[in-house]
Amino acid sequence: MSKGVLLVNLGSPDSTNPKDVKKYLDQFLMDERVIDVPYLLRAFIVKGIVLNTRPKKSAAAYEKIWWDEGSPLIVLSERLQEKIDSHTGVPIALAMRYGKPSMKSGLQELADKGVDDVLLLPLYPQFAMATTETILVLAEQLQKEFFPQIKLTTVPPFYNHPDYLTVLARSIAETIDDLDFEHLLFSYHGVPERHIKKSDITNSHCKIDGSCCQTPSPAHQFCYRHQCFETTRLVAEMLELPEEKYSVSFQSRLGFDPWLKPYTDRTIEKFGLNGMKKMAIVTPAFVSDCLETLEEIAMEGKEIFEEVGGEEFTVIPCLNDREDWVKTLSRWIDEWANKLETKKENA
Ligand SMILES: C=CC1=C(C)c2cc3[nH]c(cc4nc(cc5[nH]c(cc1n2)c(C)c5CCC(=O)O)C(CCC(=O)O)=C4C)c(C)c3C=C
Ligand SMILES: [Fe+2]
Ligand SMILES: [Fe+2]
Repeated sequence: MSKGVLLVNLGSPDSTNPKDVKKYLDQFLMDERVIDVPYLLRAFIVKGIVLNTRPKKSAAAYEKIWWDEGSPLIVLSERLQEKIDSHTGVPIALAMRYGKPSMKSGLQELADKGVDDVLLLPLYPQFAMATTETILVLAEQLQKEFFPQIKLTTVPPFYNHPDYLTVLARSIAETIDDLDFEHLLFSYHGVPERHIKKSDITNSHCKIDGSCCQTPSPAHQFCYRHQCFETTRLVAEMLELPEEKYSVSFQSRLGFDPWLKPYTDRTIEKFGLNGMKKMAIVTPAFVSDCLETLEEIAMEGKEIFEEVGGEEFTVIPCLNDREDWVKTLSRWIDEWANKLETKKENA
C-alpha cells in the first residue's frame, strides 16, 4: 500500500469580505456537531438570526488580523504542511473542515499520487465533538462515497502526549523565561456544556463540577474539559509552576446556552480588578494562530486587562510552524509509516 497524510485544520473564510465570511459561517455553524440542535431549529438560528448580523462583525475582526498572503490560520497551516513534507518520506496534503482546501480535495490530491493508505491528522490536541469528531465523521463519509480504495487511520488527540507537551512547555518557557509574571492563564476555546455531556460515553460520569474531570473515567477519552485540564496540569508540572501561578479558562462563547466556565474575558478582567499587573496567556486548543488568538486574545484580551489597570499582557504564540513542532509531527508520521512497513515485511 502507498501511504500519505492528510492534515486537517478548522478553516477560514476566503477573504474578509462579509459575503465570504457569511458563506464560511453558514457551512461551519450548520454543522450538526457545532450547533447541535435539530435541523430546522439550527437553520432558524443560523440562517434566520446569526447570519444576519455576525458576518459583518466577524469580517471586521478578520480585517484586523488578515495577512497579505491571506488568513493566518491557512497560511500557518500551509507553512506547517510544507515543512513536514520536506522532513518526511510520504506525501502530505492539507485540508480544512470548512472552506478551502476541502477535505475531499485533500483526499483527491493524495489519491492522485497513488496513495491508498491515509493517516488522518486532525490539528487539535484535545478531542471535541465540534472539532475532532466532525472531521472523523466527514472523512469516513468521503472515504465510503468517493475513495473506497483508501484505508484511513486516525491520529488520536495528543493532549497528554509527552512529545506535544514538551514542545508546548518549551514554547511557553521561551516567551516567559524569567518567570517575571504574576499568573499564566491557559485559555481554551469554549464549547457549550451540553457538548461535554453528549460526549460522555458512560452517560453518568460528567457533572461539570469541581471533581468529575479529576476522577478517572473511560468518559475522559472523549471529554474536552478533562483533556484541557490534563494538558494544563502536565505542562505546569514540566514548567514547575506552583498551583497559584496558573489557571484555566474558556474563550469565544456564542449564544445564550451555558458554556464551559470560567470565561476568559471575565477572568482577565477579574485579574486586573484584583490588582494584577503582569499576566501571560497561552491558548493550547489552537495549534495555529487564528482569529481567536490574534484578535480575541492578543487585542481584545489585552484591552480588557489594561482597562482595569493591568500593565503587561504577554501572549504566547501557538506552535504554528516552529521547528521542534515540525520535527515532532514528522517523527509521528515516520513512526506510523515505518510501523506499517515492518508489519508488511513480517506478513
Ligand atoms: C457555536 C459554536 C462554536 C463551537 C462549539 C466552536 C468550537 C470550537 N472552535 C474551535 C476553533 C476555532 N474556532 C474559530 C472561530 C469560530 N468559532 C465559532 C463558533 C464555535 N466554535 C465561530 C462563529 C467562529 C468564527 C469567528 C467568529 O465569528 O467569532 C477559529 C478561528 C478560525 C479562523 O479563521 O481564524 C478556530 C481555530 C475549537 C478548537 C472548538 C472546540 C473545542
Ligand atoms: Fe470556534
Ligand atoms: Fe469530566
